[in-house]
Amino acid sequence: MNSYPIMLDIRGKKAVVIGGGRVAFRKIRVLLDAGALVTVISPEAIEQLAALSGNGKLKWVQRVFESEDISDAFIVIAATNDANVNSKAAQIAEEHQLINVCDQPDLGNFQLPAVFNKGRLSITVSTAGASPLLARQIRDDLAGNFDEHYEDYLDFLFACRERLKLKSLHNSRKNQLLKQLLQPGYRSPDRQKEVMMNFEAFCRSK
Ligand SMILES: C[C@@]1(CC(=O)O)C2=NC(=C\c3[nH]c(c(CCC(=O)O)c3CC(=O)O)Cc3[nH]c(c(CC(=O)O)c3CCC(=O)O)/C=C3\N/C(=C\2)[C@@H](CCC(=O)O)[C@]3(C)CC(=O)O)/[C@H]1CCC(=O)O
Ligand SMILES: NC(=O)c1ccc[n+]([C@@H]2O[C@H](COP(=O)([O-])OP(=O)(O)OC[C@H]3O[C@@H](n4cnc5c(N)ncnc54)[C@H](O)[C@@H]3O)[C@@H](O)[C@H]2O)c1
Repeated sequence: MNSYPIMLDIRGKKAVVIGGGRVAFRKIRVLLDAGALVTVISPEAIEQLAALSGNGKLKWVQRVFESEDISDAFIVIAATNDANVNSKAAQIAEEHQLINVCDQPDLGNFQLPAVFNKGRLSITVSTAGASPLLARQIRDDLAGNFDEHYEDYLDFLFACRERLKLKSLHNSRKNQLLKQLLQPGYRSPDRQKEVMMNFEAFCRSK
């Protein structure tokens, strides 16, 4: 059976990460990039993680995990090097909480994909635990196709789509225009500027 793939909005949500090693750090960076409020529970932490705590980017509770630590968490990542601690976290987690267990994925209810972000573009690759290294390799291969221009191009597409939504045009015409914007010519910044400045004319174009 397939996993259910979603893009989760975790801005301002409490994320508790148990463990302060390399694996915890990798997952914490993705949580912070997504705007989560991160608390790390770990007696020790690698330098980069301690630095994030020093800069106030996250809260580091410097001790071993206790059951109450995850009671109000929206999302939990169990990333210690002690399998018993990780499975205890999975046991305590409530049915409605999101939990990832980094050494025993079946005990949790979600896994992390390899991620590439460029502005509004996200590429995520999962092999469902078969080969995280292949997931990373496929992610890197795909990411190579999207240079920095895509960030602006996607912002442009977003702005056009928002404007089109407000227009009283037939849906089939809106779709036609949205498809037109995918033609390679529109990746040029000059062409994008032109469309934004003469949007009415673009809407009438053939
Ligand atoms: C994609 C990525 C995202 C991320 O973690 O951010 C990710 N693992 C990454 C790297 C990586 N992981 C491992 C190695 C060492 C080489 C190797 O063993 O292959 C490396 C390479 C490295 O570390 O350099 C070992 C490993 N991983 C898991 C176990 C336990 C097990 O399989 O039972 C063990 C054995 C631990 C042990 O030996 O004890 C489990 C999981 N790892 C997943 C995700 C989920 C499945 C994703 C998928 O299959 O697509 C899943 C199921 C759960 C989860 O963690 O969510 C990230 C790469 C992205 C990036 O680099 O940007
Ligand atoms: N899913 C993945 O992507 C992936 C990849 C590689 C390894 N792993 C697994 O993840 C585990 C962690 O890897 P690592 O390289 O970060 O290990 P690590 O040894 O560098 O870090 C482990 C951390 O857990 C903390 N810790 C230990 N006991 C604790 C407790 N009772 N409460 C709170 N924190 C505690 C330690 O202080 C340390 O900071 C490995 O043992 C391995 O099984 C998972």
